[in-house]
Formats: sequence, structure tokens, C-alpha cells
Amino acid sequence: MRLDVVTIFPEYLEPLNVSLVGKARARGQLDVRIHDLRDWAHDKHNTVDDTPYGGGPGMVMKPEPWGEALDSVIASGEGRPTLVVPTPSGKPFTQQLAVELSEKPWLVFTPARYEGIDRRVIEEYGDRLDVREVSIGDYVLAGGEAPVLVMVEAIARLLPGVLGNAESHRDDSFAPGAMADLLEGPVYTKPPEWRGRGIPDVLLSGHHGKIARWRRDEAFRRTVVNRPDLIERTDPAAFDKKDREM
Ligand SMILES: O[C@H]1NC=Nc2ccccc21
Repeated sequence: MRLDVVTIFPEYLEPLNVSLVGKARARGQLDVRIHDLRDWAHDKHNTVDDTPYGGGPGMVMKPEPWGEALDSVIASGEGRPTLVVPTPSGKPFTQQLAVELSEKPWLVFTPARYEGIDRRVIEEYGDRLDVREVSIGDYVLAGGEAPVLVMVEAIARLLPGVLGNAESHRDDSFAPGAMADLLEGPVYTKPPEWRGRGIPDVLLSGHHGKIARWRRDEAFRRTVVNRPDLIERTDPAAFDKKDREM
């Protein structure tokens, strides 16, 4: 997969050089290219934004630098990328969308400042590319760079061979399957006792069926407390099926 990011804060994307994404790049599983939007802003001050038509607070990002930048990036690759536009007014970023985007050969992210990019840019590229406006949550950020880091991590870990233990996807929170829509339950590791606190006996029992059932029950308990909204979405039949398998 090729990932391009066009941003006025290239240094904000440095974290893509470390950890999971950094290793995937080093292994050649990910081709990540960061571009400074100001390289395509030719006036004396490399201006990339201006006041909004119609008045109002903040600044809007000008269309010309984005047009030149995106034309240049698109011309530098094979085929047509999916454009991912982080914006508070976008569709929610979900595990399902992460899976869908992880299957694309080429993504171009266009993080912008909070007020956003001149609408004509989205329209211009929407005519010829698959453009996805995506929000990572209902809270206010100064710009889209942090959402890009979030989305790239969620997508990269789904690429084949990137996450060491393929099994790890199975029990992800929000991953499809009988644990679908349940939060992950509590986890423990050595030492067996820490500050007078032990480990639940079932986890030391070696009885895989009981362990799996305990984990599912704990996941259910945590979901009821923290995300009751997800309980409605959980298919009881999936539980019964899982019970029979345990
Ligand atoms: O993902 C969004 N969530 C909240 N604020 C934002 C600000 C700029 C871009 C994207 C977002």
C-alpha cells in the first residue's frame, strides 16, 4: 500500500516513522510519502489559507495550493488513489471503514486546519476519485493531522504481515465475529501476585473453554458499563453459537 499525506505540518507526521508503521515502512509493506502543502504555495509568504467568504471566524484553506499538490501527487503514482479527507463534518471512522480502506492500494490523506478546505477542492477531485470525508470523533481539534495518525495506525495494523500475531485481529474490540461489538475484557500477565493482588483463578486453570467463556462474560460486563449502546448491536445468536463452540 502507498500512503501519501499532504500537510502544512510535515513534522506532525514524524510518528509514522516509528513503531508499527515505521517497521512496516522499513519492511517495504508500506510506502509512506509526506508532502508539505507550502511547496505548492508560490506567493512570497507561501500563503495557504484566507478569510472565509460570507465572513465568520477562522481561516479557510485556499484551493490553488491543494489543486497543484494533489495533481502532483496523483500524477506521481499508478492508477487513482482514494482521497481521505479528515474533517469533523465527515462520516465516523470505524473499524469497518479501517478494514475497507486497508484493502485499497493507494490512499492520499489531506489533513486541513479546523475550518477546512475550500469546498471546490472536494468537488474537483470528487468528480474523478473516490473521496471519503471522515471524522475520528465529535470533539474539536485544531487540524486533521492527529486524525491521520489515528487512521493510518488503524489501517496499517490490518495489512497482512504487519501485525505479528494474526490472531490479534480476531479479538479486537469492534472486529467482526461473535465478540463483535463487545469491548475487550481485562488482561493480566506475570507476576502472579502484585501488591497483594492475584490473578482470576480461571485464567490459571488451563481450561480453554472456561477461559474463553470468562473472557466473553467479562467483555460483556465491561461493555454494559462503558458502552451500553453497543449491547443493542450485539447479536444474541452469535453468543449462542460461540457458547456451543467453547
Ligand atoms: O476527525 C475530526 N474530529 C474532530 N476534529 C477534527 C478537526 C480537523 C480534522 C478532522 C477532525
